[in-house]
Amino acid sequence: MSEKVFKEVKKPEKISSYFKMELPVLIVVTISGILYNAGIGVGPYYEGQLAGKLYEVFKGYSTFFDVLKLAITYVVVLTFVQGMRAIKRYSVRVFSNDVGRLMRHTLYSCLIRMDKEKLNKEGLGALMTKAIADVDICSEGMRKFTTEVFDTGVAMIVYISMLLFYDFKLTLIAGIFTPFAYFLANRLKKQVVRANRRQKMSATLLNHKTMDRVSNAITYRIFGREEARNEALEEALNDYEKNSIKANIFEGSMTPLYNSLTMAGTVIIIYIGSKNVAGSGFTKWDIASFTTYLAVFTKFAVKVSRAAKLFNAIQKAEVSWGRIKPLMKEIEIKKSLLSQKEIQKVNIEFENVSFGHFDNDNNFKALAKSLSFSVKPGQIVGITGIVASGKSSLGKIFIDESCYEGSIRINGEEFKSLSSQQKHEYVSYMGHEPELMSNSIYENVALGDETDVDKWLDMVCLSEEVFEMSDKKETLVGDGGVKLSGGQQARLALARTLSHSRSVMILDDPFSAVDKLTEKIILNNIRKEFKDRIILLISHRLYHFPEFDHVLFLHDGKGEFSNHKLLMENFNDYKELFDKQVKRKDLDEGDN
Ligand SMILES: Nc1ncnc2c1ncn2[C@@H]1O[C@H](COP(=O)(O)OP(=O)(O)OP(=O)(O)O)[C@@H](O)[C@H]1O
Repeated sequence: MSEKVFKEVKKPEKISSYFKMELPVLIVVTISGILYNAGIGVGPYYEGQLAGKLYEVFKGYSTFFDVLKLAITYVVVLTFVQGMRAIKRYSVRVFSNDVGRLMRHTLYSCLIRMDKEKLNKEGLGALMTKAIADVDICSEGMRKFTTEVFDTGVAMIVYISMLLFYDFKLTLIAGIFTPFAYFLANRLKKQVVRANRRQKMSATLLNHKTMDRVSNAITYRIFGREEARNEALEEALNDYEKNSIKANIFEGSMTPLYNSLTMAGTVIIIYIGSKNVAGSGFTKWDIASFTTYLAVFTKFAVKVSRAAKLFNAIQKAEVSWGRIKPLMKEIEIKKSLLSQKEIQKVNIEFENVSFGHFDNDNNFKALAKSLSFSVKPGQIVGITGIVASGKSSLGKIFIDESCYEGSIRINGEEFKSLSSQQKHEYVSYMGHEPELMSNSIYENVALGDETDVDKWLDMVCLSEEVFEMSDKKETLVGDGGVKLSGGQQARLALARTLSHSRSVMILDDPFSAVDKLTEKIILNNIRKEFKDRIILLISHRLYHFPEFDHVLFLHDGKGEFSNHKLLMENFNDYKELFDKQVKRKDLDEGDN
């Protein structure tokens, strides 16, 4: 699997930054674009020459061999020009894909670092969906712009120059219809926008009614309201169909209108052009010139209608860019001050700690009291206990989701007094819920950072499964990871935590959806990789607790901090929990 490395965009709030980052590709676009468009006049020129040559063959001035020679030259030149076109098209596509990816990556990095409060208010899902759609429109607008600068802009210059060269006066007269076409299309545009707006509104209404019909189907059936709902749905569908047809007619009429108005110039060209050939027009033409002029004019008329499409795409892109620009600018990307290699070794000291939650009346309710112990770098603490004894709440102290009294110190500094950035520098946390984003496997692990995702997927035994997936690391996992199995979701979340590991790693039931053998392999991998870290491993499963440096057993509002051997000797509840699981394990192995 090749590693994808994202370049960081400097000044992501400027559209020019994305063009700058893609400079090498744009150079290829420019060279191939110029060569293709410079050669664009070749077609009509050779068509004219061929027509002229054929006329000469009939008159007996030229031979069939002369026509063949000309035709072969035409094919060779045309092949080269079309080759340039293919290179240009391919590199423009590469450019827009790269820009789309860069924008998405930057936006994603910004969004996931956004203020929690703001995110909750706006809703990450809605924000992402809107913003990602805008990114697509933007990169598509940039692609069209880059393509059309050459295909329409340069080509039109070439065509106009050729037309003026062949007959200056005729070009001015025949071209009079073009501004008129623009004027009329602009008037029509308002109708198109209005019709599109109406179509979108009825589409939204239809969506709401369909969703309502589907999600409340049972209620409507039970209470005999199905018929009324079906009628309402039918009405919305009819409305949507009517508006869609109108919008399509308006939108579809734009290009033919441009074309037919601009092409009206051909009537004048045929009239004055034949006079030119006869020697009584504005200038003297032969058959070749007449054919070339007519062909160039036809191509010019088609380009004119495409120019309108270009402006539409740019306008749309501008609106989308206006929406995502503040998101790109507003959020300063706070990178961790520490790299993986610089992680500090820390000690943790608990002194007379009670932890728990505040109830509705704002009274502190302790789940366990009087915890005093310390943990050194490189040690693993297995945390277990009876149901609802506070195992998860203990881990959540480190992400400020539960509270404590007493003192918890990391390298002598009181945890409460640390800033959220400092806390983040010290602690990484994996909770019960995988909390996967509706994005690729890669992004779910990297979270906008540069990291060797393969390494972490290997570590959690997920590489092979990802390799089997159709898009490998780019496979989209769906909302909350629905497209993955429970075990895959858990391992992906673990890979993410490990890839952003800190001095203290809190893993809350990371192996609950993983089989025992895989659990063993992953645990060994973690121990090998994170020799100097403190790992607080919260678990119901105690198979590996005998290997851990310490065990914290929570029960009856208390916590026993010891090791497996001593707890087995002194605490019956712990012994019972462990024995039950070991028996279960023996039974399972017997089954195998
Ligand atoms: N945010 C909260 N506010 C108030 N009470 C909470 C909160 N979170 C958890 N609790 C309560 O604290 C108690 C301990 O919950 P916690 O999830 O920490 O236990 P646990 O030992 O991890 O449970 P389990 O064995 O089910 O995994 C429960 O009674 C729970 O209802």
